[in-house]
Amino acid sequence: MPSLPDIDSPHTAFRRTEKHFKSRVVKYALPSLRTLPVLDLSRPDDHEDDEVWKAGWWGPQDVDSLQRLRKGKERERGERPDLDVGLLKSVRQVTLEDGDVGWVVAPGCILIPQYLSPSQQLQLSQSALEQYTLPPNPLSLSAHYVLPPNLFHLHSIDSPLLIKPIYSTLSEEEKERALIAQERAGGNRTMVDTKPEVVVDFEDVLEGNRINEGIIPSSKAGLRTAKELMKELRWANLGWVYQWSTKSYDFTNPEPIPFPTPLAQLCTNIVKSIPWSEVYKDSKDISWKSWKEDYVPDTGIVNFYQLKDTLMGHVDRAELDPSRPLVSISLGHSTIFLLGSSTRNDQPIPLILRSGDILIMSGPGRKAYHGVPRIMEGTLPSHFTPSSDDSLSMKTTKEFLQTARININARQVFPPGFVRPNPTPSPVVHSESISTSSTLTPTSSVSINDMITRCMNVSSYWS
Ligand SMILES: O=C(O)CCC(=O)C(=O)O
Ligand SMILES: [Fe+2]
Repeated sequence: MPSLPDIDSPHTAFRRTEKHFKSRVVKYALPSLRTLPVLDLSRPDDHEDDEVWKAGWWGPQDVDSLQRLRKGKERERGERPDLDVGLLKSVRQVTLEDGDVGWVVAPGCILIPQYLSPSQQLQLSQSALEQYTLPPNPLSLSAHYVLPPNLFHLHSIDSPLLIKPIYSTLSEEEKERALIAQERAGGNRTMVDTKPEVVVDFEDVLEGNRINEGIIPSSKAGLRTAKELMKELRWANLGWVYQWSTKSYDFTNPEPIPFPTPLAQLCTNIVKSIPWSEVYKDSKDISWKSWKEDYVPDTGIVNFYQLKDTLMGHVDRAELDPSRPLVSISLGHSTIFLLGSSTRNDQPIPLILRSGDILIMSGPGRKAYHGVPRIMEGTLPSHFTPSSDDSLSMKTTKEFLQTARININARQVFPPGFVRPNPTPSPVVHSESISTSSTLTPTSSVSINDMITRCMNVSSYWS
């Protein structure tokens, strides 16, 4: 796959900004929110209610003041400044149909601060951990461990059961082949990218599906308890199965795994309540016109971030309609989210996303590089504090979030009316567990050529 010329350069504005927020060079110091101003639209009016301020993110940044003011791990809270005027000028407020306030933070990108109530945040976090991690949904761990079907439950009861790595179950010959393949792949977590203008059609994706070798079981994985594995969990896949090695969905299965209905309902309500004509008022783009009627999320990635985890800048390009809204939900700890343009050379806007915030990326915004360089330690809202009334599952959810952030992002892979050219059965992972119920109800027929001109690119991401 061709690489973008700037992909590994540490010198692009995007990479420099990522580096700034990732930095943990000075002990107890948090990266400055002043030298690179952040857009902080979901902050509470009163700083006493603001976890970001309480955790010391607005503290002094120069090393001398830090040394003077910080004893042990105690953080100086500093003074919370007014919202950054320069950044505020670059955003526009819109009113949603349900009365909520949204902000157009970049072309096609809308941030809805605090859309979810504390109880909705808790419920969705619990679903993400308890239900979305159930089979047949693939997990980041599935390729490496012989997973029990109820990982979260085993974690909640503190089960001593030891879960085996897949590598240990291979024959000597298979182990050797896995090691060679690992070597060839250059390790497990390298970034691969395609040029933004590379267009891949449905048939190409199917061909990619046929040659996909899947993820190689890691030789470094050891025996783990469910509790230990939950800390290593990075993502769960909903709907169409994303193949990280080819950066495309597996379309050899006739249907996706059914997408959770309450989540689909939530995302559809959000898309329906956005005043799209307002959002696109300065644009000739008219792709938004049907979204209120025909947006139906069928696929999603649930990201589980531990405090030190990051997600490198990328563009999600594997969906067949490249402009449909992607609805992204933040839960648990706040994060710095970088929102750039279609090139890494432009300076991205750092946004603070808090628990309950929704970010929608659509149209030109779907081509924007974005990433998560920092989970903001100390920023978990108080409603995530375990209480004696909690069920075991809620208690475990809240405990998990003490060191974590969850992001759920929902996408629509197939636009309405897309007719698949003869799905080709082939040897594919997960095929045996996929439900046959249909979620696709084409309303009108769109030819493959039409679809190709609507274009799709193979996505960049982690392999
Ligand atoms: O965690 C987030 O807010 C963003 C996740 C993301 O960009 C993705 O999963 O593609
Ligand atoms: Fe993304």
